[in-house]
Amino acid sequence: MNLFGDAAFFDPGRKQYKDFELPDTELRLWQQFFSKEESDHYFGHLLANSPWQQRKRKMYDKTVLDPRLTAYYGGPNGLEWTPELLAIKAKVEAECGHIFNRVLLNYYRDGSDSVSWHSDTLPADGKHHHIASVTFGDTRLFKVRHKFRKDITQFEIPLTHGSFLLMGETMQDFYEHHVPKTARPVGPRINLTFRISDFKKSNN
Ligand SMILES: O=C(O)CCC(=O)C(=O)O
Ligand SMILES: [Fe+2]
Repeated sequence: MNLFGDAAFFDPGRKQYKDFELPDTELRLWQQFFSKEESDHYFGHLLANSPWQQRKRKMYDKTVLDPRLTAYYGGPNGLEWTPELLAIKAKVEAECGHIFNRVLLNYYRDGSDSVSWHSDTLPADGKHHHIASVTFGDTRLFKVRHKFRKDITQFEIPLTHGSFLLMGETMQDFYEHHVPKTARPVGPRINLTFRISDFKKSNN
């Protein structure tokens, strides 16, 4: 007889995610949303097979290189979706109920790669949508601060291998985020942000 029953292995009542109770938006985190095996597989695959580029940005009169590598898929200007990216997208969509049509991959080679404080840019259809953020590789801190309310203290979320962070539609209006450089010896990390833009017009 199995004393533990099936409940030890599958408990449908168990909450699989954590909701950060934030003013003005929703933010939900699933740890180990992808299993260790899936995460190792996707990390290795994406690292080896993405056409990584270091983008240049104009800052006043200077051109500066982004402190990370990127690859962009979907939409009229993005790369063609790969089977792996479609599989990751499908798993995220099945959980959260939103359908995404773009993905930006960021590759942080080590602790000196980072992304500075920002809110994600307004999509071409003129409104913000949910954004699904998936991490494979080493853990980095995702810092969050409110844009207008100084009484809300800045906080940080360690985004671990296989985690899934869902940002609500109003997150970019009210909050900024940032992945700081770190002196800790950290390995490479890949982050994928699934986005929605111009969905009705381009439908791809
Ligand atoms: O790497 C991350 O967790 C965040 C990336 C990000 O903020 C972005 O690509 O806009
Ligand atoms: Fe961002």
